[in-house]
Amino acid sequence: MNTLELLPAVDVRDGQAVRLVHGESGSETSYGDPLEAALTWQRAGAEWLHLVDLDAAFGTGDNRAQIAEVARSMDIKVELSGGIRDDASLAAALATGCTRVNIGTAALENPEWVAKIIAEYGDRIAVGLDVRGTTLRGRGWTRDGGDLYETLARLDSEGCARYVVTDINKDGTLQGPNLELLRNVCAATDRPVVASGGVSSLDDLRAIAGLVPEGVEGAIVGKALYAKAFTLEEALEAVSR
Ligand SMILES: O=C(O)c1ccccc1NCC(=O)[C@H](O)[C@H](O)COP(=O)(O)O
Repeated sequence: MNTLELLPAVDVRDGQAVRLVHGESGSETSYGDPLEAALTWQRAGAEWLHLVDLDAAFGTGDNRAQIAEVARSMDIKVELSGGIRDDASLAAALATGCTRVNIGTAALENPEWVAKIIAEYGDRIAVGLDVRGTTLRGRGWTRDGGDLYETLARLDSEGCARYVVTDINKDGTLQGPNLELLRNVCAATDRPVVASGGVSSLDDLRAIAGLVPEGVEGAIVGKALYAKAFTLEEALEAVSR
């Protein structure tokens, strides 16, 4: 059986590593220098970093230079997210040398462009499916963006390589992942799924790891690591069995 990949998160707002609750602007707790946070996860044995420009996602500016510096400083794989919505922001993201980018709002608002970049960049493009119930949300999770399963079917037909699935109601809450949502998405697609939002304990990670045979490939972990609910070393050990 394949091991669940872990992606510690560094979400950047106004130059700081932060965590939000339900992805809501203004709910942030600050955790200092993003590069230091990223290096900490790398030193702890992470193979992936999930790096988010929250200002770009919310349309409150961007942290592009800092994000690029973090991505370029990593020896591990980087998934870059937040505000990648057009050729210029995609080019800047890919130029950081990141392994892949996560497209959110554009997949809902600009489907033709997303179909084009999926065809052009294949595995370097993941699509973030950020949901409340089965309704997708775009623009930093502030606008409704259609039905989850209709969008998934469209993206599958366009060849999307992978999905990052977030239950917004769980994100940043330490309330545990939405396993039912993950199971349902895995049942609806044969593409790998990266779980995001709500992880609070090693048992949560073990539960997500139990979904690897159904199609879950990885789990993003944010708040639990910053709140020291467990260490990254413990998390890696927990999912390696
Ligand atoms: O990823 C985005 O583009 C994004 C946009 C707007 C708000 C939040 C966004 N991402 C948040 C994350 O990726 C979190 O770091 C991740 O879901 C971890 O959640 P948690 O473990 O619950 O802290």
